[in-house]
Amino acid sequence: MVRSISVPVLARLALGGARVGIDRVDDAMIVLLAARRRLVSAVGPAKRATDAPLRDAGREERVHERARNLAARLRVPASSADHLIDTLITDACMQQAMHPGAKADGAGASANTHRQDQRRDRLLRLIPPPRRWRGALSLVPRAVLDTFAERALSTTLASSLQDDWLAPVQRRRVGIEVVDLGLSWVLEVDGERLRRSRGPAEAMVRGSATDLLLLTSRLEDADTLFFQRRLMLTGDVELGLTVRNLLDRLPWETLPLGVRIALHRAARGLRAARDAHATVV
Ligand SMILES: O=C(O)C(=O)C[C@]1(C(=O)O)C=C[C@@H](O)C=C1
Repeated sequence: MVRSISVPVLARLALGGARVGIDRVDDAMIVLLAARRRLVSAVGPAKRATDAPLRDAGREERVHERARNLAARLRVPASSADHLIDTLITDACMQQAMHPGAKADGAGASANTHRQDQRRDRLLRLIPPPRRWRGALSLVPRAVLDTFAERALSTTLASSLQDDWLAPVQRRRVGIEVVDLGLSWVLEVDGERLRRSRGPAEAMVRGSATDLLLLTSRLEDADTLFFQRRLMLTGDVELGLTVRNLLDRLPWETLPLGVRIALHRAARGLRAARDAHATVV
């Protein structure tokens, strides 16, 4: 008589098998971390000999960017790649800042890091959350804000406009609402130009200043932000989905490096400030 194996038993076997695989991958990561640390230990003396600073923002940016590009090809969320690289860079900095005789990852080092984190969080909490900027923004003439937004978006999207990336939304009115700042614009792609439209939006992308900046700077991907409902789409569903797909595929690498670095710094600063505010109990 053939006895069939029950579904829970099969599921338990599958779970066990997957966990063995996960353990192997985790082991491989630690081996890779050890290899990275060996290379970093060669970087420290070379930087000291040339009087180069410990932190190199341009290099860190390139490290993040390489990781994000690879992550995009493997369908790994950009935010996960960013967190991983942040951890690796923090580890490299701790490793280089340590006294040569100190034990790696010793309790002293983590207590120090904790104190540094607390100090950094206190400073970050001095940055008011974007919703508190509303008062100051209301003093700026609306025409100035409109021109600024139009120019900033035109610059960010310049190469996409030239390369016809935005053809699917030609002549469609798409709105952007920065909820916490109480600002919104309706925009229209007109040939190779992006211009403000006076008509009502056919589809609207809504989000906080921080989340919209995280999207623009590619620190977080559209899929994650929409899935977590940190960004919302309203209005024409088909147009909304087209906009969402375009946001995911925009050729970010064609932006000038300076603009990318500025966007990353601003987005990281706002995200860190938001996290620091959120940790207050
Ligand atoms: O390349 C270096 O100079 C390093 O110290 C390594 C590293 C990294 O972890 O990738 C760490 C800190 C620097 O700011 C830049 C990069």
